[in-house]
Amino acid sequence: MRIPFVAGNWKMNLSVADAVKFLQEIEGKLPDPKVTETCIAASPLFLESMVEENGDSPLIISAENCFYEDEGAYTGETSPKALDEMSVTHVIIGHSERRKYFNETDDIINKKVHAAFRNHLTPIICCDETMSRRESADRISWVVSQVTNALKSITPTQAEEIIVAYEPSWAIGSGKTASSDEAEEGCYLIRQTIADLYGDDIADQVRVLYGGSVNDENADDILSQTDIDGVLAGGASLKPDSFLKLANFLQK
Ligand SMILES: O=C(CO)COP(=O)(O)O
Repeated sequence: MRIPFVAGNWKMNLSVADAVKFLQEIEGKLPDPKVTETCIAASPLFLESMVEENGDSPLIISAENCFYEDEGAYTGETSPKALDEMSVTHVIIGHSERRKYFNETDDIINKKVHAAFRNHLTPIICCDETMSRRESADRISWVVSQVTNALKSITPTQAEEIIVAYEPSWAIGSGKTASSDEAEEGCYLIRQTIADLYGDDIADQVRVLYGGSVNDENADDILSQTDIDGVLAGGASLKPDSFLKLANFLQK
């Protein structure tokens, strides 16, 4: 049985003080992690204060990105080793905004997935789909190749642990959510790709999330799909109330 996973990605929003206040406001209001795991991914500048404030809360604190080397002369990068030292447990890798604005390639993303595992971090691997790809004939092969390339040389034992997010960039921050059928189609395709690479047993264990303009009005439909095990929300995760609504959806 896959435990649903509801994650927020704050991107480059809020402040350290906002982050701490957010955690204080959601304290004691999150679901039992045996029912739904909850996670917030935040700027590396916030993580130390967040881990400290979070205490024993079931909220998972994640980074939004990390570099593929553990340490060295890489000015401005975030060390996965330092994230582990700070008790951060998860990291988003390959978000479409990283692919678009920072030229992250499948090869870089694969190196980052390895770096995450080397440093005991669970990777939340994002798989993009642009509108032009969506409308073109190579749509399926593009989704398949992103997943396949991200997982190059990843062992079956590691693959069981990954979380993958289907995040069509045409639906991100646009208010245009994919329909629940479209979201299911993307998540199904990702699960089938994992099944082709590692077999059905592992594919059945991997959590696949949908992200792109998710909010408390469309979450119900999205979360009821067979291959969707949770959501990765941007805008709707910035306010404690709307994040709590998403987090507690499956407890109702
Ligand atoms: O990019 C996203 C999450 O990683 C989605 O952002 P929005 O929910 O703001 O569309």
